[in-house]
Amino acid sequence: MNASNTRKIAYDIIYDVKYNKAYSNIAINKRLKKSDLDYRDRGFITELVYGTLSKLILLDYIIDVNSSISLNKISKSALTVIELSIYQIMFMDSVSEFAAVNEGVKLIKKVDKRASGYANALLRNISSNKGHVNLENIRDKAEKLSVEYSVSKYIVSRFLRIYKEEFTIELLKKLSERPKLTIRTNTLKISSMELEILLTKEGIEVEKSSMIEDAFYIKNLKNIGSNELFQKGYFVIQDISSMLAARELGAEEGEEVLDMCSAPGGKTFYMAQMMNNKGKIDAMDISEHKLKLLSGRASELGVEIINIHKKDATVFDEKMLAKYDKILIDAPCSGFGIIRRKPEIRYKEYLDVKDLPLIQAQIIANAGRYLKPGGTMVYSTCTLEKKENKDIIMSFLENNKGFILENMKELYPNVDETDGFFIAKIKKER
Ligand SMILES: C[S@@+](CC[C@H](N)C(=O)[O-])C[C@H]1O[C@@H](n2cnc3c(N)ncnc32)[C@H](O)[C@@H]1O
Repeated sequence: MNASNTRKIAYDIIYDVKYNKAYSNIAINKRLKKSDLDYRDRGFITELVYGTLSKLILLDYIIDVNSSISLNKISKSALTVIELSIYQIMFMDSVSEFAAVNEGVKLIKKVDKRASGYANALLRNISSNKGHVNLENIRDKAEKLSVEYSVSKYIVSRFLRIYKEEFTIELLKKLSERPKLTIRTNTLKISSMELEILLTKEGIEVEKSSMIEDAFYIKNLKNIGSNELFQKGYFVIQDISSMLAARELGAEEGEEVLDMCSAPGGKTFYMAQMMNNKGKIDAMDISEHKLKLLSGRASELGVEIINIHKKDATVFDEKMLAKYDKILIDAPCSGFGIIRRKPEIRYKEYLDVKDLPLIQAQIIANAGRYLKPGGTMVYSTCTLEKKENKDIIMSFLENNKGFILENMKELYPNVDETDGFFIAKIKKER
């Protein structure tokens, strides 16, 4: 496909995420599925979309200091093209500055002709100093880090309240890097040794994880969805932190397990695997669409012990009282620990996350009642927000007697080489 068309596809996706509240991963998959692009074009579009969306605050700061007109006077479409063009100038070695500017100007002519003269001058100006900016002029600590790492000032301020400045910077740095691709063998279908041999035969680099048996870090796997071993259900893609959360529950053969926020099913599948496909897992979620994904993948993986329930976990159900041996609450959360996977999370503000603790508290309170005496539950999130983690657990224990906190830990990308994650294990007394 020619260069202008790939950039137009990237533009459409970025525009949709920025202004129509599309999710980046879903928008990319949908768009790339429809077209007959080769793997190089797919790679280019994916990098351009994720890269630009991950640097919006920095890119807008650069535009602001170089522009003759204020940012809010630039049309949404022109701004999006300028952002993706500066991203190429500054961060994509594979693209010449000449091509970044010229293709940018061509694209602006398509989406907002009137802005093309202005954009041309601005992009040439920025290209001549390679987008260099002096952030030292920003006096406020949180503001400076927010621009440097393109994370909302709200999130940076939350981190600075909890962690020291040095730790916050290490964390923000790591949250801006591309995560390693981690997979887990589906031992219901194949052994890890056999899978390693098959992957290696395909030229995929495989490195065993020291933290989880059956987990591998892999490199050189292009277009995962069309990989035959993946389609046959021999492995799943999952970060080590998620595996640790599912493993912490320790689900065993024959048990009755509840997964309260289960979709799209990564942890449900791991639990079914640990249970050797024997016992029962009630997989609940509020999202019908995500439960469909769970159901489809469960059959590919050969998982047979899941019953799916579209249900709101905040609403108490009498029929489930004291029914379960083990319960996983992988709660909906702000996602500050997985910023590097979903760039739109970088820009979350207080209003986007303020209601979450109440929802989380309602779900864990119900879980406590659904657990059998002597049963165990695990509460996990992919955020590093204390209000959604430790505070939820402490308040649950205060309001519910007869529960013991057995373990509580936070995982950090800059320390543990995983996503940012929180895991707490609670036992109900007999
Ligand atoms: C962190 S994700 C779960 C990921 C899943 N456990 C996995 O490993 O693949 C949180 C899930 O909570 C679901 N959710 C949000 N609010 C809910 C509610 N009130 N009741 C049940 N599920 C809810 C979302 O649809 C989302 O799928």
